[in-house]
Amino acid sequence: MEVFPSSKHVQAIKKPQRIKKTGLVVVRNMKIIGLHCSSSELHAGQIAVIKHGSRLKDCDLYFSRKPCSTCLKMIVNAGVNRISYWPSDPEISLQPENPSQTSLGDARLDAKAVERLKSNSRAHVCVLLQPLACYMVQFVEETSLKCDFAQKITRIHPEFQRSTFYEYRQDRVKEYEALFLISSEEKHKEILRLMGLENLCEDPYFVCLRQNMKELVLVLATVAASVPSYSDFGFYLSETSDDNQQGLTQEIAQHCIIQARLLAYRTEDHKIGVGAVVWAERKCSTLDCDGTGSMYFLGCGYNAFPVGSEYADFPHMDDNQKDREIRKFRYIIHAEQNAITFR
Ligand SMILES: Nc1ccn([C@@H]2O[C@H](COP(=O)(O)OP(=O)(O)OP(=O)(O)O)[C@@H](O)[C@H]2O)c(=O)n1
Repeated sequence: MEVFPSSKHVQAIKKPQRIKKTGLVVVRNMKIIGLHCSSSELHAGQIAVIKHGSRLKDCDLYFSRKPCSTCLKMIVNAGVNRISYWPSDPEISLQPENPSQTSLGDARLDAKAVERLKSNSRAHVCVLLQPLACYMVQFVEETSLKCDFAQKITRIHPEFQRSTFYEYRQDRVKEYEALFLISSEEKHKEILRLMGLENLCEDPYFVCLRQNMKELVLVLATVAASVPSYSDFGFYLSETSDDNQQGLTQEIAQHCIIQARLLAYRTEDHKIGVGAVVWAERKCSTLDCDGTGSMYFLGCGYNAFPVGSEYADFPHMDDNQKDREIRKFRYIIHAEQNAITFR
């Protein structure tokens, strides 16, 4: 969500560099109930408090950066269960590049306050980083090359080959590494120490941490490369005659398809993974103050058997297989059906 395309209106507003754009996923009972991103006016945590209020109680929050003390105190106060964050430069940047002494000093004070809030609150505040399953990178690479969008481009433009895909991926890797990693290992260690993660600064933990972060960035870049901006390939856009409305841009459509493709990896269908994200467009003339502009999130899901079922409770046979009784279609729930019930 951190890379959700900003509207032109927001791009025009010059933001202070020390506050980094931050993405946030709100999860309740294992279901994604909110996808948010900070704006020039509000931080991601503040948007979640405004949007969900007391419904944040017992939710799990996943931040693309460690939240600042203002956001943390509010979300802790709302009674959240767990707050996970990506262990790179936090929301109030601690990067010592061209700092004005005061703002870096403030950022350090804020990091201290965050630590204090973290150790004195009921909510569990922890690092968001799952090492990837073995062969995940290769699996995502193969499935991305075979995805409908990339295949369609290849059919119509045979010059779009593996090598073109890898060029796109390399561009995305560079873009995401600049956002989600800290190039210098020393700077990264310094930031981890300031964030209270000194345990991770020693090897082999530090090397593993950076390796895991790089692999996750690679997976994200691979999925993004499967929906490239190539030739005239794009997505259907509804016309909007109202000048005050942002409308759905190609960038937003592309971003949402990447989200859907990521969700598809959670499928319970052995053969085909499908993801769906439902966003709606606000019809009022004033833009909302969150980072998703005129778009608001309704739900997301992936194809799966009814919630709570165990492996092998239901048949997995497809349409081509003979025995009608043991076909999956009576049991599996489509991605878009699940999206409206947030699964
Ligand atoms: N709009 C759709 C269509 C299909 N699916 C999912 O995609 C998978 C394949 O669907 P379908 O082609 O209808 O199933 P079969 O022909 O039975 O099987 P397969 O295509 O896997 O051979 C199923 O898990 C189904 O829930 C979905 O999530 N949303």
